[in-house]
Amino acid sequence: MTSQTYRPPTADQIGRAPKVLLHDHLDGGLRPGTIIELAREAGYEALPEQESDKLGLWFREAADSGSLERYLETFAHTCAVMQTRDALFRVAAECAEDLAADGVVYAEVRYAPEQHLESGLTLQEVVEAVNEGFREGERRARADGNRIRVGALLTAMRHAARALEIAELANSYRDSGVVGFDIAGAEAGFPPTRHLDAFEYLKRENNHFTIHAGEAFGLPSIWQALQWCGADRLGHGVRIIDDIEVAEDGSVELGRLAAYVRDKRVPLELCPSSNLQTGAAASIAEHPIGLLRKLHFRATVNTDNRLMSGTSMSREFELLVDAFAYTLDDMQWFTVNAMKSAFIPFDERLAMINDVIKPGYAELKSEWLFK
Ligand SMILES: O=c1[nH]cnc2c1ncn2[C@@H]1O[C@H](CO)[C@@H](O)[C@H]1O
Ligand SMILES: [Zn+2]
Repeated sequence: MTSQTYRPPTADQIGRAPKVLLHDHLDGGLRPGTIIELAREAGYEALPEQESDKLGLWFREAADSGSLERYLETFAHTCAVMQTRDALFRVAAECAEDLAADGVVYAEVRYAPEQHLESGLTLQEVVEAVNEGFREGERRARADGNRIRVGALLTAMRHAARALEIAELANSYRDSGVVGFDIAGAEAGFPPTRHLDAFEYLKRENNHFTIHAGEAFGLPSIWQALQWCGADRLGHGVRIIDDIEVAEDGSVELGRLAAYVRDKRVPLELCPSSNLQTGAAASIAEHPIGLLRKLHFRATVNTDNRLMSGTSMSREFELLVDAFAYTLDDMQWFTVNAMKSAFIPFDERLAMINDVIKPGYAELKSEWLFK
């Protein structure tokens, strides 16, 4: 055996490896047990199951329809129990704790404040409750020996008409826990240019945003998100594959848009398991992430909705390691890509890469020497 031998990272190493998460929905990551308790407290009676294992399974199955629209219907139950300050605080704290326990050192977690106003909270109260929850979760993680930093992204729903207001909200909290803005929801029929005023406002404010694009709808959505709206990153962006030709001899040709995305190092927030559920990819092995990584796109690995996909960052990496024989070096490459693409200041990103991520992987990569 030489040092060239392929040593797949073990599940234990994947778990301990420092990971960076840019695309995770707060309302798509609740613990099933928490949903049941919060529903009881709120008198919400429409939950499809009353036992946490069954409820977890229900979410995974209901989200597994092959359609983004049906996938999104499951969020009615999570949003229903996230309508008070205490509920938002709890969900945010548990989110930070769960991510930290999974080895995530930096996360940007998104949610749509406009979906949490049903019991009379103001938009500001929603943001403050979630921020306080994230701070609490960071503290609990630290007490457990895990380090994590969590920033919030405020999402506007693309079928609604509050994007400018939410963009202003994000801007007003930019120095207190909100690192950027996003739009989400059904993609077909709701092009990003509907919310151009919000994006233009954020650009004038020198603020950052990502746009869900190229998930359920293809290249025109990606093109609009980048060239009309000026997105810093693409939420999913997986359909950029439609602009890449692979010939029988293996040679690859990029169309103009794919070339632009790669040349400009546009970050792709890829979410493999989520894409299988919404029908954007047929299997992990066939997921475009394999080719995009080979072609050196700025690809990142993300969970999207841990509850609906029954996943975690470690699980996403385990699936990718199985499908593509990735090494710890590949994992580090995805992780550094994500950290480079985060919305926090450059000096902090650099310190995370040099002082947390690289030493973490160096430690893991040396373990085989001492076995
Ligand atoms: O993969 C996705 N594509 C588009 N929208 C999504 C996805 N996952 C979640 N949401 C939507 O974003 C809202 C705020 O977090 C969720 O309520 C859900 O409607
Ligand atoms: Zn998403």
